[in-house]
Amino acid sequence: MAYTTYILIGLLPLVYYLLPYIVDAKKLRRFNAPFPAAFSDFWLFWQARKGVRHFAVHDMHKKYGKFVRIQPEHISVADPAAIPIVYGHGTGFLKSDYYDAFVSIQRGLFNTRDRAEHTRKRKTISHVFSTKSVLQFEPYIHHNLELLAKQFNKMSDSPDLSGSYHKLDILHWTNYLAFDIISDLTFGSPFGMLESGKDQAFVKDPATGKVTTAPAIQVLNRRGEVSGTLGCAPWVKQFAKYLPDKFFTEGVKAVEDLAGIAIARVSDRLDHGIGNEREDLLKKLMDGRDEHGKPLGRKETEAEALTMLIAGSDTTSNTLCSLMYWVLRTPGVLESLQKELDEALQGDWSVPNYAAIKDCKYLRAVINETLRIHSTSSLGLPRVVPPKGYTVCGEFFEGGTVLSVPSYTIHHSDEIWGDASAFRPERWFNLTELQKKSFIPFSVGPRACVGQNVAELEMITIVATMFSGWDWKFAEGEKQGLPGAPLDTVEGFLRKPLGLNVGIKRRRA
Ligand code: HEM
Repeated sequence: MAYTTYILIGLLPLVYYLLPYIVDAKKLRRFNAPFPAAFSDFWLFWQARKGVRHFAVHDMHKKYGKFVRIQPEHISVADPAAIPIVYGHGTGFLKSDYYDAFVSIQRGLFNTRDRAEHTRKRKTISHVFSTKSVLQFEPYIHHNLELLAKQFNKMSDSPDLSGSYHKLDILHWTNYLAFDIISDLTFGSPFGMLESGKDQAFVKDPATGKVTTAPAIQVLNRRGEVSGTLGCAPWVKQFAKYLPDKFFTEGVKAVEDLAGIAIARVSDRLDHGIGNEREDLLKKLMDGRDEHGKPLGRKETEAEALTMLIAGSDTTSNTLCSLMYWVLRTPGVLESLQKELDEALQGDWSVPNYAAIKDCKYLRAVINETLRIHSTSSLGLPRVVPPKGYTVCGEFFEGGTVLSVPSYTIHHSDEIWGDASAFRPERWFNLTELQKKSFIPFSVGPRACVGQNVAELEMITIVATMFSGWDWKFAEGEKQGLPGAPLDTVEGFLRKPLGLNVGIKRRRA
């Protein structure tokens, strides 16, 4: 080959990345970008691969202000005024191709991008999460909390820290609890993690009937991390299993394993009738009908059951673990929480019913303040500007541009919250209108969290149980207990704590 041919081949990537930048069809060159985000998806892809996407985007907003170009066609807008436009009803913004990386089995409620298809699914499924339906789930949540209480008591009986506390990693236990609850609700029985004290889910191969085990929590973590990274460059997904990085090969395997868990568990119910008498989430999914009276098909039921397992497990457990961190590190919060719970429960030491604690205002304020300061959904959820284009915060964006509003940055803005880095539950008794509009842990609009009622029911009963029955402290020698030490986190699709060692002790003899 002549040298000129080599030179031309060598120039190809340059043309591929530079030409769109120079042509600037969507007129985005006016926005600042960290290098090389204006030319390539690599910058965001790399931040996601490192598990620090929301921090990196937050830093860029501190440097460049309200608008930051984080991908060639993607602008992050750190302004609460953008929330109702980018996510609200009636503006026509749809989910971007970021969500293609999350598809397995088939598209579910979470990763469906087509508006009509999403509306059909959401109509069929949303009845599952009405306030009335959700209250029917309480006995299943209660049952799992009783198992947790048993384990907490067992641990408390063998103290190994000063002051008669017992040391445990609370993240393990919030994970076991949240996974067992969602499995109980979705598949008719818990994974059994609370009983065994292990990240272990039994999985039956529907073809052979062979039972194996899988570490469901680990699998879900890997799946979130790899999908959240591949979503920044969805075309890489097809090559991901060949990449020389275990992160991708193990992540792709995790996607398959997780789908296998859902398929096998749905099969127990649909093919063998196990648990058919229960009023749980799967029963309600099976009973759901669209406007033509059509139920979900088999594959669709599997996909939606998988969606619930993914969306309804570590969202809750991550939030609960970070709640423990903030309660323990903020003087006075544990005492105020326990005082309110003691008054509501009047000396009843059993796992509380929702009815007994639903009016506990401080408890709700602690949960909301955690959802603000930790925001397990921290990244800006990407949406595509409709074809006619849209003006957002004074700037016009061409159709097809991707916009996102970074939740972490909005939840940590001093302009909005005054003292954003302080954990101050009291702020929830006196919120400004701007603060109310800027609180988006469940997102807003047509794609907001459909499971918010379940999440709130779970968190209220779990937090009330944990803090009414036991005393807590940071485990001695743990970094997190030191003044100003952060809770270490990693981000996949969600922002997840890496663990938290604490001490537990019964509050009654
Ligand atoms: C603390 C707990 C939770 C938080 C912070 C949370 C947050 C969110 C957020 C931010 C979204 C929007 C995602 C996006 O647009 O990409 C979402 C969607 C969703 N959530 Fe949750 N979630 C929680 C618990 C749950 C639970 C318990 C369930 C089910 C049992 C659930 C089911 C879903 C589903 C199915 C969607 C997709 C909805 C759609 O696109 O129509 N979530 N959640």
